Amino acid sequence: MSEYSIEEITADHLAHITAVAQGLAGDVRALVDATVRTQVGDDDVAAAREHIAAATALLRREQLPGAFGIRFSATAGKRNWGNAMVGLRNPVAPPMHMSYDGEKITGTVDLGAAYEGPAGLVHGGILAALLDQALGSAAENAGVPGMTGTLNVRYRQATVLGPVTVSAWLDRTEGIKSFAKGTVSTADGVTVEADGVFILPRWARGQSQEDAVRTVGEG
Ligand SMILES: CCCCCCCC(=O)SCCNC(=O)CCNC(=O)[C@H](O)C(C)(C)COP(=O)(O)OP(=O)(O)OC[C@H]1O[C@@H](n2cnc3c(N)ncnc32)[C@H](O)[C@@H]1OP(=O)(O)O
Repeated sequence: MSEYSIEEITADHLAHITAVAQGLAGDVRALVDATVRTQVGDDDVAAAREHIAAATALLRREQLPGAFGIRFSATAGKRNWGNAMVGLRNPVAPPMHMSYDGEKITGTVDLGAAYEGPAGLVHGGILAALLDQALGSAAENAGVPGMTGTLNVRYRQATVLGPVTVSAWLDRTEGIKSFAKGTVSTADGVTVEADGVFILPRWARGQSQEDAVRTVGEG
């Protein structure tokens, strides 16, 4: 079962911690990009490593015992800040920015050098992960959340590193199963298509819809 918690925070405090988390994650993302692309010599690399080790030690002074989890509050809504695709305090997340128009979800993301697979192209696993997130969120947004049971991904053409758009929508439901579809597009058109089935797990089937969205839903 997923970890989630209810934590009441004020709007001012939310604005503050959002800015701090986004700032730190953005800095670390920049560090990752700089690491992939640096051409400096060994001495500069050694000096940079000392700074990085010092920053890591500073952040380690006070840590959560595990993952961030998913937190809810009446004022702040849902905070999935540790999420690997969209989490705003997770530098591993590209991050994908999601917007909702009825049941259609649009994710925008700029994939730089850290997301490379084939030379100059986006890694297929990253594209699958973005689609997993977007399709799962489409099911959740439609009120029928589920865990990914099966995700089919068809890579139609190469996806060049840079800005990409992910679209996702709920196709249909069959009992506890939600079927969602989606695409990845670039300036070249649609590069990837996906469909998936998201299943309300056995342990969540007695829950209210609100609780199911909290415990199963993620995005
Ligand atoms: C939601 C917001 C965004 C989320 C983005 C991120 C999404 C994720 O990454 S989720 C993490 C990855 N997925 C997982 O870890 C899921 C792991 N698997 C599981 O938890 C379970 O196997 C689960 C929930 C999929 C199904 O198990 P369970 O609840 O026991 O289902 P069960 O009662 O056996 O089967 C129910 C139905 O689903 C079908 N089914 C079961 N597993 C699958 C599957 N993997 N694929 C397709 N169909 C399946 C069964 O055939 C059955 O169908 P029918 O009712 O027609 O006979």
